[in-house]
Amino acid sequence: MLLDSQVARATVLAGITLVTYYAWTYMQSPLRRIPGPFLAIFTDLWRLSSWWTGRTHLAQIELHRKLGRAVRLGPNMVSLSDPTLIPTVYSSTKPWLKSDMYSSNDIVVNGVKTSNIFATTDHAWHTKMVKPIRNMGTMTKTLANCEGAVDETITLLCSQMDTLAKEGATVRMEKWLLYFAYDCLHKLTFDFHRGYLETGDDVGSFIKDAYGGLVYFGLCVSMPVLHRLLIGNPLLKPFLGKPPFLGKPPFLWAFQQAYAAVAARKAQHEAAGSLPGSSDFLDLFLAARSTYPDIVTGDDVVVNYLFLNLVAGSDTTGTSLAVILYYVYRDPRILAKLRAELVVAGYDGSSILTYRDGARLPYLNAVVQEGLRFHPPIGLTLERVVPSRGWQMPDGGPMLPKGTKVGMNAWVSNRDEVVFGSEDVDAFVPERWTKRAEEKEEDWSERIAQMKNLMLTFGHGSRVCTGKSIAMLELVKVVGTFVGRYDLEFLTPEWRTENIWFVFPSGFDVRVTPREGVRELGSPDER
Ligand code: HEM
Repeated sequence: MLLDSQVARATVLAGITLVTYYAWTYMQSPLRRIPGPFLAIFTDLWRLSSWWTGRTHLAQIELHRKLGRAVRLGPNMVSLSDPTLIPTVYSSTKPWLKSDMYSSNDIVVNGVKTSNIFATTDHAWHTKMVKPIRNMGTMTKTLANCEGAVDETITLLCSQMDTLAKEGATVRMEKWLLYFAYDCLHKLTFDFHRGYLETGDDVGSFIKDAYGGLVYFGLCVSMPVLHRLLIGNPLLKPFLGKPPFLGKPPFLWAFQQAYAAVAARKAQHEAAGSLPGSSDFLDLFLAARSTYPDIVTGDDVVVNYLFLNLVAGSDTTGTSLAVILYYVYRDPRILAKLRAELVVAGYDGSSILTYRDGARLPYLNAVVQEGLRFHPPIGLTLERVVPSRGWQMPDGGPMLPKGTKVGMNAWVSNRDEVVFGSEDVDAFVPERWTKRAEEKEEDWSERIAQMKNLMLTFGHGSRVCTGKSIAMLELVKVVGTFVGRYDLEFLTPEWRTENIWFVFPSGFDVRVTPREGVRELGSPDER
């Protein structure tokens, strides 16, 4: 009896303490004037539960439309929707640091935490380490066979499409495009295809492992404390990577692949008495040991660069390819217009479209940009931390103190009507990127430059995507070539999407038919 009453008293006391704590936190918070879901005032549980549904991107669009340009998504986290604030929050010159949400992307190898260029919250370290790879686009100019590697991978994709067409098979397009993106980046990075396209399978289940890592990352992005309790927990360090306790640490597969590739390439150079050249990214990164000896101090740094090529560039590009092709083929008007442009340019689908030719076609580039705007691969907020000077929010909003997390979700900011035009922002409309009848050339250029600058799909500022030009090369070439070569018959009414960090589509099931008169790639008549 005595025990019962003591337990009851302790429970009531704990309840009162909790309520007082949360009420006090709420009253004191400078964020209290910012509207948001009730749960977000006190915890990250709203974000977690929203992530769990796989529809966070859509929920955030809805919230912003209902509540305004600033929405509180957590006790110390504000989501913004106004793209004109991108240059402030994601500044190049006065960068706001990445928040702790990224730390779950740090890898634990043999119990040791290893950060990387994408995840680090250390500005000085990032500035130094990114220097050798900052202009991967410019580096690709030294990669004499860069477009050649993409072409070889497109040839493999088309050869599989031709076979599947002859068999009349159901083609899961989103899977094949993912295989393309993984194989292509592998070829660019290591100078060989891993075999995804050749086997039509997830060789070594790396894509599955990558997915597992992304689920963990998305979970911890939504509630960063979870990482401190799980893989980031020092008490669990000795057990990490030792199944069955926690299984493989996320992204370990990429580190292992990168280490093995560096060792093999070095042995190859040693046996041949050669020096790293510029045949692929691995060689370029190894060569950077001489160009940047104070930065690329050892194999660990090379592995770090390779790691990012493996985890950052394939799911993203594969998803964008699927998005663009899906929406182009879903709309006969867009498909016909794009084909007409290709025909006028003299392209008939019997060869692989060169980047030089593709980059000059306004409608092809419009469909690519629209795909990137309409369905960005990353579907969660890119968080930054308000710097020590604090930040006065615009439109009479509160002054946010140092340490507040602020960010934007590209799904939200890419749908801003003021920046992205009066055409329906919730629809796939490539025409928003083309010249309007009454528009002057210079006004069009300015409008496009503004939209590109304020589109968050590749990030912005000092942490912008370093692989953007490679991705654009792949997107323009594959979309142009595919549309020139194939007809698709849809076998499902609509596809589904699931947002775990990337917004992956599924159900892009089609039957593929080569268009009339189009020759097989590599046939003697090929242009
Ligand atoms: C459609 C394709 C792609 C999209 C949409 C995309 C998107 C992004 C975004 C949004 C960021 C910044 C994230 C943030 O601020 O937290 C980023 C960073 C990065 N991406 Fe990409 N990416 C793509 C392709 C690639 C490719 C092909 C590569 C490599 C070959 C790559 C390598 C990287 C790296 C290394 C970073 C970190 C940059 C830094 O922090 O300095 N990405 N990407």
